[in-house]
Amino acid sequence: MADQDARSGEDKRPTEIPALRWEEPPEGPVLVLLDQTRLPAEEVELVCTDASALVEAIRSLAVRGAPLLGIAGAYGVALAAVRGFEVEEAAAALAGARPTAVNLTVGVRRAQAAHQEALARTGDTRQAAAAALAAARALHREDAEASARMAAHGLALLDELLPAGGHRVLTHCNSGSLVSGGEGTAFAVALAAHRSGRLRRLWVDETRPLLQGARLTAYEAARNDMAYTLLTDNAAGSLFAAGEVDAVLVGADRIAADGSVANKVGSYPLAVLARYHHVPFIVVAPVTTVDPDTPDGASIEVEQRPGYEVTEVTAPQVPVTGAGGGIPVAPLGTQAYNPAFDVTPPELVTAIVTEEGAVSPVTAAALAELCARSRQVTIS
Ligand SMILES: CSC[C@@H](O)[C@@H](O)C(=O)COP(=O)(O)O
Repeated sequence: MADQDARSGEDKRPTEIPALRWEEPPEGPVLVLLDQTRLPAEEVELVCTDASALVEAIRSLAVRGAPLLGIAGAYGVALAAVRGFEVEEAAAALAGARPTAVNLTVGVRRAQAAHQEALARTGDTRQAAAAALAAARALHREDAEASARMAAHGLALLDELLPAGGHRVLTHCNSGSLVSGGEGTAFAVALAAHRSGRLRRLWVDETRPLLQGARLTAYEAARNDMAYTLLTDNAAGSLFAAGEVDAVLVGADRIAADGSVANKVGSYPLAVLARYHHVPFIVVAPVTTVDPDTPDGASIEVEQRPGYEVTEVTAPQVPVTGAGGGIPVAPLGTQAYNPAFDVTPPELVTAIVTEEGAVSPVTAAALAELCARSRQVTIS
């Protein structure tokens, strides 16, 4: 069950309202989400008291972004366990809520494994629930640490690739504190550049159809006083042609063993543009986003979203009329192609930056070597 709590958020910066937190009120533990579907209009908290509410929040994108999905999934397993629900069933529902971001499955499996191990060892459901919660908390903490390390590695790489400084960076979708236990992935690198005086401009793709760039990245950039400019996705080409982009920074939802990168739809065209214009295309993601069990880009399952996300526009506080709850912008009955992600082949990726360092050029061997250094993922 989910309750919505529209607290007055006027004075609060997003970093003060975490994207997700675990709370233990007298009525029982809950997972509190900042409802990202309502941003930037209002900061509304969504209180999940069971895993099925969380599954719905994941599907509706109230909680989203690969690393945060992993953290949410782990807490979801813990929530099922502490509230006495069927844990294996909850874990399966959570892991299946969205297919592309591998972090979701990784997070769910981690809490589930901790639960199973403690249950087998102690036979005590309360201890097993505590183990699942501890695993979720550990993942949450580790993600914040990974975020800070990615930012440092990413900024060092930018300085190396763009020695002149005054970086003008283009980003797509949202990859900041709203997707992370810390300050994010790609956005965290831009933020580090901003804090060190090296960010001249953050170009923010609006990211049709759900506007994660306009609604969320611009929101985070404004709250951090960054120099940013919003553009429609199809304006990116003219920006490259004008020589206004020094680097592209994006996150990832799944990186196959060969280095193919699934990220928000629209990333691949940016990689093509970047190659044509000799601009580095840099992917920033924690090692948990690398999936050794997915051999290549063709093996990545790309989530297909409902057509009404394309044929209607929705925005927080806009009155709704269409079948999907939005205002129609196409004739009724229009079919839409609406993949949530696309896949960029490794040869178009200049570097993959993780908390363990950067891989460049992106090859299966280099990626395997980097992942082997991490305690979280090992590619055999
Ligand atoms: C850490 S950010 C990487 C990706 O998760 C992000 O770019 C993205 O594509 C998110 O998609 P979303 O559909 O909003 O969950």
